[in-house]
Amino acid sequence: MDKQSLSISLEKLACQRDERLLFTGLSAEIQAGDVLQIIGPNGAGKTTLLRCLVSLAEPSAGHIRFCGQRLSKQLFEFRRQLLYLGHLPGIKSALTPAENLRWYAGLEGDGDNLDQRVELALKEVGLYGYEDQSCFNLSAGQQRRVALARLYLSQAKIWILDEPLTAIDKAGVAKLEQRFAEHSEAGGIVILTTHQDLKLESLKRLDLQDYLPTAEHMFGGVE
Ligand SMILES: Nc1ncnc2c1ncn2[C@@H]1O[C@H](COP(=O)(O)OP(=O)(O)OP(=O)(O)O)[C@@H](O)[C@H]1O
Repeated sequence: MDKQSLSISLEKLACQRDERLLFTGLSAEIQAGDVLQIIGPNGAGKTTLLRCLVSLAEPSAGHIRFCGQRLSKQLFEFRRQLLYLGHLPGIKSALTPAENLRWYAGLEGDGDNLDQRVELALKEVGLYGYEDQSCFNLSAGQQRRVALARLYLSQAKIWILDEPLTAIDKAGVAKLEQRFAEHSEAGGIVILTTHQDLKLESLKRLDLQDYLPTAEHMFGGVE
């Protein structure tokens, strides 16, 4: 699959949690080179949408397509190209930053020049010097940086990132924006949630408030 053909289509998606409809009729096209920020107030369903995108949850209506095919039929290929960072840093606190990154790279089956690449990734996120400390001893922002170091290590083309900037300082946010730009310029896709105002020129925004259910949806059933 060449990188030009990379695309994710959302077709009339609706999502609910515990019988409550969060959004409905959401359609969007995401293509190679896009950086898409999902916005909306607390509880609007941003995390729920990302969980649907990575197949950890099911939409209650509509479809997701990956490169033109139903996502459910392309899961293996999609996951091969996916880097998903959830709400929590998702690191093992008993391990060091370097050990965590080596473990993740092992999951991707990507062991070439690993020690050198891990060292570089840790430098990029400002954790060089902490690489042999247990993550348990790191601050919240430093633990998040361990997870974010994967953005400098992974070969995945599709990045789906839930609140990646939480606990990250101003300089760190600027550096990550630069990383998102590099990834999109290289033909990747970045889909993220954050309450921060990003300054990326190429940024697209998808506001879940534009897809709030109407009274008809709530009481007349969802199409
Ligand atoms: N574990 C859960 N069990 C049941 N309902 C949940 C759960 N987590 C969230 N919800 C409900 O789903 C709705 C959407 O939550 P979600 O986490 O997707 O929102 P969000 O837009 O990501 O919010 P935030 O900006 O606060 O992170 C919330 O209004 C909440 O009521």
